[in-house]
Amino acid sequence: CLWFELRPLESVLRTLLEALKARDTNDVFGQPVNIKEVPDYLDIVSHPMDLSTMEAKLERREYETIGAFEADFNLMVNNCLAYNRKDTMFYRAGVRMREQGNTLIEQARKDYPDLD
Ligand SMILES: CC(=O)c1c[nH]c2ccccc12
Repeated sequence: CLWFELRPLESVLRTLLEALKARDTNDVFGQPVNIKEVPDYLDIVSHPMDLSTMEAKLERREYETIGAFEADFNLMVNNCLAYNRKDTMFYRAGVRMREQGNTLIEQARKDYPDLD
């Protein structure tokens, strides 16, 4: 439709974001880590990131390329792998999200090279 043609990047990133949310089956990445519940989180993670924050940035058109969106995705995953111990569900969810997200983002790059 017209909307997609006028703002192809926004449309591709929205589709990507929905696919990432669908894979976050334990809802580990859906919202910012609650600092009240996790008081030492900011001792380890200097730039928190999560899927709801990425969605807000998308709506505000803060991503100019697929690469910029990917940078926040990588930040979100690397924060998770830095904070959580390897023997936790959260850490495993981070590894799985990294694998599945990279596949989705690389495919979007191939399908829409002019948006990167
Ligand atoms: C994404 C992530 O690291 C977390 C998501 N929910 C959490 C709850 C406690 C500690 C870490 C987390």
